[in-house]
Amino acid sequence: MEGVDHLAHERNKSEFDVDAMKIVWAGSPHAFDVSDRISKLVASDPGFRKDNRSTLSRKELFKNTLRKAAYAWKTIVDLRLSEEEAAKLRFYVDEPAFTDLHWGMFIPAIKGQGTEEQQQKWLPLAYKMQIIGCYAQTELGHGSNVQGLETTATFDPQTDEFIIHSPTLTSSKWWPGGLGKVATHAIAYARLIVGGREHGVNGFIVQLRSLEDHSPLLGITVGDIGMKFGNGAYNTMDNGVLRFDHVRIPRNQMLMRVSQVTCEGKYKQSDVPRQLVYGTMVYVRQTIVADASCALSRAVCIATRYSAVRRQFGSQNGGPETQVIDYKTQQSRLFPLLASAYAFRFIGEWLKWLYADVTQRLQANDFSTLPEAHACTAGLKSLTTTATADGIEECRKLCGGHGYLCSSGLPELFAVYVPACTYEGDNTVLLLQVARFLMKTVSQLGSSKKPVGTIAYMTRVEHLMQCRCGVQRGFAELSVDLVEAAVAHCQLIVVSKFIEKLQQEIPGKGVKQQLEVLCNIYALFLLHKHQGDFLSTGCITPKHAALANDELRSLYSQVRPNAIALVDAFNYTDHYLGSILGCYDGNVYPKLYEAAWKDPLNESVVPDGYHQYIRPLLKQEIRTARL
Ligand SMILES: CC(C)(COP(=O)(O)OP(=O)(O)OC[C@H]1O[C@@H](n2cnc3c(N)ncnc32)[C@H](O)[C@@H]1OP(=O)(O)O)[C@@H](O)C(=O)NCCC(=O)NCCSC(=O)/C=C/CC(=O)O
Ligand SMILES: Cc1cc2nc3c(=O)[nH]c(=O)nc-3n(C[C@H](O)[C@H](O)[C@H](O)COP(=O)(O)OP(=O)(O)OC[C@H]3O[C@@H](n4cnc5c(N)ncnc54)[C@H](O)[C@@H]3O)c2cc1C
Repeated sequence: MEGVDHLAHERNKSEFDVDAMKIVWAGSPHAFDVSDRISKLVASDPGFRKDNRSTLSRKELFKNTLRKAAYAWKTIVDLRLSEEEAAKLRFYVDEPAFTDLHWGMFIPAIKGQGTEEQQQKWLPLAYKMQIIGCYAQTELGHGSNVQGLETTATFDPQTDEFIIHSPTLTSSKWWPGGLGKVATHAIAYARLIVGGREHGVNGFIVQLRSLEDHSPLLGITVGDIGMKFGNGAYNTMDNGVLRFDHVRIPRNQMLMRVSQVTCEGKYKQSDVPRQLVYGTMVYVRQTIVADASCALSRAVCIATRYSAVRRQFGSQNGGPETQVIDYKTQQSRLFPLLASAYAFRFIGEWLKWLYADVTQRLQANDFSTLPEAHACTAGLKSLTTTATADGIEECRKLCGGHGYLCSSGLPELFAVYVPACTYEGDNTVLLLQVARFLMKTVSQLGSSKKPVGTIAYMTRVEHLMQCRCGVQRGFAELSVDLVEAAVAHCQLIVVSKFIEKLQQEIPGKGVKQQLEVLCNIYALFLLHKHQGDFLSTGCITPKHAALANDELRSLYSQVRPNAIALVDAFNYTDHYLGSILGCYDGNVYPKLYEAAWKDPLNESVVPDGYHQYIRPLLKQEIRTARL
């Protein structure tokens, strides 16, 4: 029945202050207030409905996304929302769109790689959305290998311009979000050529379309690259293809914080690391870690609530069947994911601090923590997105057959999320960057340069000193093992930062105790999963392994009565969850049944095609003809 909380009995079991946990999850009372207010604003506005997406064609879907993006912008302007509130509104609208790349990459690239003068010129236009930008780095032939990009930017001293050109088919820009049909400008990454000499890849602001009629400018060929994984999903985004045919731009449209070209055609490299050209990717990778905790917590919220609603087998004397959340196998699959959602939330908070710290240091030309920031953002982006993509799929399986319905919200969540394992850096390629950082640290052991921060522990692994000779076998040869070491390094960071979080003041009855249970589940689940490595390296004994497994089972029992309250603490509206299985009141079956009849296929009792194909079949007309 509507209005009845079918999960009330679960909520009454909670042993902690859920409202206090909501503040912990949000990060602060202020953050909770903004999040709660904006999520309810979006949920209550029919202009942001999303329950019809799976029935729209690609063109209808895309036009609807444009409508929503424009409506969101009007809402932001009309309500005079702050930057923080506007970002939250775009988050709860929950639809991949060109605005993601405009706000999430185009603007950060100008802020991170533009000079003061360039920022003063371009940021006001971008903030008012008088231009719409995209981040055009990847090409048909190169994505991971940025130094392999082929687009050229040749300086013409006669006209004080750069000539941007796509010399080969594989140099076509390919994938940039927002590029296909909407962006008026791009930050295009190209090989800088001055006086016949190459100076590596740099970013250039290039106008693509007329601000009058949106037609592509002279020398610009641009379009969408076509349908992607899943029906609705990421197809709300116009990932595009772009070719330049000797397009001329003013010299002052090369982003010149890292390198400069003078009007006389002199190339100058600032006294900052060349890798700052990659700074936007570092920024986005740290946001992706926070996004992972959001995506995983959505899936876990759905699977946990449904696991408490679903009953299967176990009826005694005609009594109710067993809630599937009470099966130990269901708990052993679900609760580590619940713990991971919280773990990724806190590592995301720490990474945001690390990024802010390195940004502040860079402003003072202190580059000392840049390598660690690169390794942490790359490694944690890889770790959390892999675990989240796998976790969303596991949550679908935890919901049995109904998890495969679009109305469960899980197929769409999976389809939209999985490219996170690839964009902003293929996850293996990024782990190899971490491995390179770890091996460089090993090579410096014993020198005066002591490892600090997230690699401080390596001073305690003296035996690595001897294995330096092993490196002679070559990084490539050892890369599989090194990637595993990189994952372990990142897991250690996640566990240690979760433990550090617990050492902070955490208000609310029972809140810290619940987080301690989740931290122990996260850590012991990893130890159980990788116990082969721990045993073979002598880090633990078989007895330790057995104790860990026993403790894990005990922890599952401790979290069980609090499971629903722990996912309520995410404070997601039914609108944002977009899932009948995960609805707050747990009134699943009537909603599933009602939703089925809304499918367009049920608009007619007799389906289109019956008279053309089925009736002849049934009437033996086709069978007789064949015989
Ligand atoms: C794989 C990369 C990093 C290789 O870059 P390369 O220039 O070839 O560097 P090396 O591997 O030779 O390393 C040299 C040196 O530089 C350090 N380093 C590398 N990257 C960074 C960095 N970002 N910050 C700081 N330092 C960095 C590295 O550690 C070495 O240091 P040493 O001390 O050991 O010498 C590069 O090609 C790369 O990043 N590839 C991935 C491309 C990528 O992520 N593309 C994303 C495109 S945008 C996108 O996908 C958008 C998606 C939409 C959305 O997000 O919604
Ligand atoms: C949905 C989506 C949105 C995107 N949006 C943008 C955007 O807005 N702007 C933009 O510029 N780009 C964008 N991209 C492109 C994205 O950044 C690249 O696809 C990504 O960086 C991976 O590069 P790649 O495609 O070249 O993969 P590849 O490097 O070709 O990967 C293929 C395989 O090769 C392996 N591999 C590659 N190099 C090595 C190595 N050295 N050692 C071992 N294995 C290796 C990889 O691990 C992988 O298994 C987007 C991509 C997607 C899917």
